[in-house]
Amino acid sequence: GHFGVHGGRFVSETLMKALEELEAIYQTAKASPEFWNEFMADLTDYVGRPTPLYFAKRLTEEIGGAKIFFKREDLNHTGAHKVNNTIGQALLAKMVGKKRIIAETGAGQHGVATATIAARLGLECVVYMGADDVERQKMNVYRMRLLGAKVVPVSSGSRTLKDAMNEAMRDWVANVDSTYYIIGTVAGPHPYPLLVRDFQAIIGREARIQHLEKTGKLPDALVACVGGGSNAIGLFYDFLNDAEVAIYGVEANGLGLDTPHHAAPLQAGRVGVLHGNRTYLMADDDGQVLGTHSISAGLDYPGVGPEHSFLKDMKRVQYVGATDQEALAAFKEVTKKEGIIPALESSHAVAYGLKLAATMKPEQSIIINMSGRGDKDLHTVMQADGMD
Ligand SMILES: Cc1ncc(COP(=O)(O)O)c(/C=N/[C@H](C(=O)O)[C@@H](O)C(C)C)c1O
Repeated sequence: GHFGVHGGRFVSETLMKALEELEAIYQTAKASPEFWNEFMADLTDYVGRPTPLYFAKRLTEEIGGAKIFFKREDLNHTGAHKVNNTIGQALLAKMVGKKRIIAETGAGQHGVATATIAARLGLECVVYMGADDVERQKMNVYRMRLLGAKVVPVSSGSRTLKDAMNEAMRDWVANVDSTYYIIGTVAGPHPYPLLVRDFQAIIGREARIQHLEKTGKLPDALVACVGGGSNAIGLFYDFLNDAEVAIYGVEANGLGLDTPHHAAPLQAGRVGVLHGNRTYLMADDDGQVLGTHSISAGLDYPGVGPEHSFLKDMKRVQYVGATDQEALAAFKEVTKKEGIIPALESSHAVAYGLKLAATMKPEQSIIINMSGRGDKDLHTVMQADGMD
C-alpha cells in the first residue's frame, strides 16, 4: 500500500485499467503548472478562497485556556470543504474527456459540491445516496436536484454512505469509458486517497501561513473531525513534519464507544479492506463490515482513509472521539457564543477542541477545522431537541 500496510488497490479487474489511467493523468496533472494555476483560479474566483482563520475571541476568553482559531471551510461556496476536492477532480475528468460524473454522498455536502461543479462545466451528474441519508439530508437532496443532478436513493444494506459508495463503484464498473467517479473523501483505491489529500491540502497550507502571520509562530495543536478523513488530512498535511504541533482527529463516538452505536474505526476498529483500500474499519471477527451510528451523516462511515490509519500506526496523530451529545452541545455553544452555526460533523471537532483548549495555557493556540456550515442539520437538531 501507499501508506505503510494501508492503501492499495483492491478492486475488480475491470476497474484496474480506469485506475491506471487515472493515476497516469494525475501524475501528469501534478507536474503541470497550468493544472495547478487553473485549480487555484477556480478556488479563488469560484470557491472564494482563502478561507479566514478566525480568532474565536469570546470562546477563548470564556474558556480561559489556549487561543482558539477556526479555519472557516464553512465559508466556501456550497458551505463545506468538499468543493476543494470536486474542483480538482472535475479538472482531471475534463483532461480525460469524460462528460458523465458520478459520486456518492452521505451528508450530501459532497453530492452538492459535485453537482455544483457539474452544473458549471455542463457535465451529466449522478449522485448515489443512502435512502436513510436522503431522508436525513432532505435540503441537500433538493439542492442537488436544483443543480441538475440525478440523485439515486440506495436502499440496499444499511441505506447510508457505505451502500451509496458500493452502488457508485458498480455504476463505474459498468460505465468506465464514459464516466469519471469523483470520490468524496480520502478513501477508495489508489490513487484516490492521494489525489483527494493533495486537493484538500490547500486548507493547511493557508492555515499555516495565516497562523504565522497572526501570531508569529506555529499553532500548538490542530483538531479536525474524521469521517472518511478528507478535511482532517487537508488541515494536517502541511504540519506533519512540525513535530511540535500536536494533531488530533475526532471520530464520531455516537452513543458511546462502550456501545456498538458509533463510527470510530481508528479507536475501536481493525485492519481490513473496504471500498478498494486496506485500512482500519468497523468489522466483526469474520471481517463483516459492521453498521455504524452517528448523529451526523458525514461521519457515519465504517471505514477511514488509509493515510489516517498510517498516521495512527506511526503515532503522529491522536485519534479521539466526541459523542452525539457532546457534538450537539458544541453545536449550540459555538452558535450562541460566536454566531457561527457549524455542521454537525464539524461540531465533533469543536467539542473536542474546546475541551483541549481548557487544558492549555493562554500563550498557546489551537486551530479547529470548521469543515462546514450547519444549515443542512437544523432539521436533525430540531428533532434531537424534540421540537420537530
Ligand atoms: C461538512 C462535513 N464535514 C466533514 C465531513 C466528513 O468527511 P471527511 O472530511 O472526508 O472526513 C463531511 C462529509 N460529508 C460527506 C458527504 O457530504 O457526502 C460524507 O458523507 C462522505 C463523502 C464521506 C461533511 O459534509
